[in-house]
Amino acid sequence: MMTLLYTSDLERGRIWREIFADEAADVGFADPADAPDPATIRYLAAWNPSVELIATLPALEILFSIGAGIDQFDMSRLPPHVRVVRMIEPGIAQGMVEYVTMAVLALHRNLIDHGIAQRKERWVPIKLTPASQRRIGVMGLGNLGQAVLGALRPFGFPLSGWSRSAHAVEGVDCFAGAAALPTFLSGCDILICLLPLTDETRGILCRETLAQLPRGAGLINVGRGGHLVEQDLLSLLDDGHLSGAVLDVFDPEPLPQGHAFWAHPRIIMTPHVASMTRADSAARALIANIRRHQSGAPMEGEVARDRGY
Ligand SMILES: O=C(O)C(=O)CO
Repeated sequence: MMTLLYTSDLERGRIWREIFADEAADVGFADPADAPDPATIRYLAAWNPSVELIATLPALEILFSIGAGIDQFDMSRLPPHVRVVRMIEPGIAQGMVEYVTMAVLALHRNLIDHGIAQRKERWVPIKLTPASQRRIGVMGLGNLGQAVLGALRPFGFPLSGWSRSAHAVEGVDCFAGAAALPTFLSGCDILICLLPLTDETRGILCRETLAQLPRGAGLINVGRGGHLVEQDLLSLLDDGHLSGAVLDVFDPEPLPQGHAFWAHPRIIMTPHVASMTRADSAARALIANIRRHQSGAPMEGEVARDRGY
């Protein structure tokens, strides 16, 4: 018997257990309360497993992240032979598409300025900018970046994308690598960060990069709080270079009481809810990956551990 040990949210675990029983009965589904025999545990599905837990799993082959990100894992404490897989499932993409579309339209339709005027009881119509004149740029062209670009296309925004390695996305002006970053940034009226958090991308949203956006640009950060240098954003908002930001992720989370973001008139904040793993579709994505692994096929979302994504 091979076992998948699941160590996350109980409600999702209940749904996963049923789906595994119906659709993958050969893979034993266990949570810690089942006290499975460690020698049978080949798969671990977890958000942030402790080093102590990993040390008790001699047969562990694959660590499946419950979420899209894997930056919460301490790779240096994970045995080198253990493979790491991100969660790629349609529920996460759907949630991200909804959130980013909402945020883009909020910035595009001047919701921040209208909110400021509303709180002052001022009637201030703002002339509309056609979508064809609002350039949107996405940093990170993986599964989520591409889903977001696909959803924004029908509005008629000119779209561009930037990533570390070259990508081709239909209808999107794609840029790759550090040398192309300034050109990409100078053409983004709204910048969306959907990058993985790695040593290379930590702090990438800083004064140097954000100042290259056109004056009046807006920022949407749905990557990780660690991408953003908070003081740089605040000073660019306060000096008017940036007109607004929609932030879903912070470092640390929860954002501490009294932090300048909470009450900033040009920041719309949400508490890391842009997207969440959907239980049923994620269970099926995980089973599909286990099947790929069993047949020797490449798994969807496997991480190059040395690269960090
Ligand atoms: O899936 C992820 O990585 C998340 O951030 C969950 O909210």
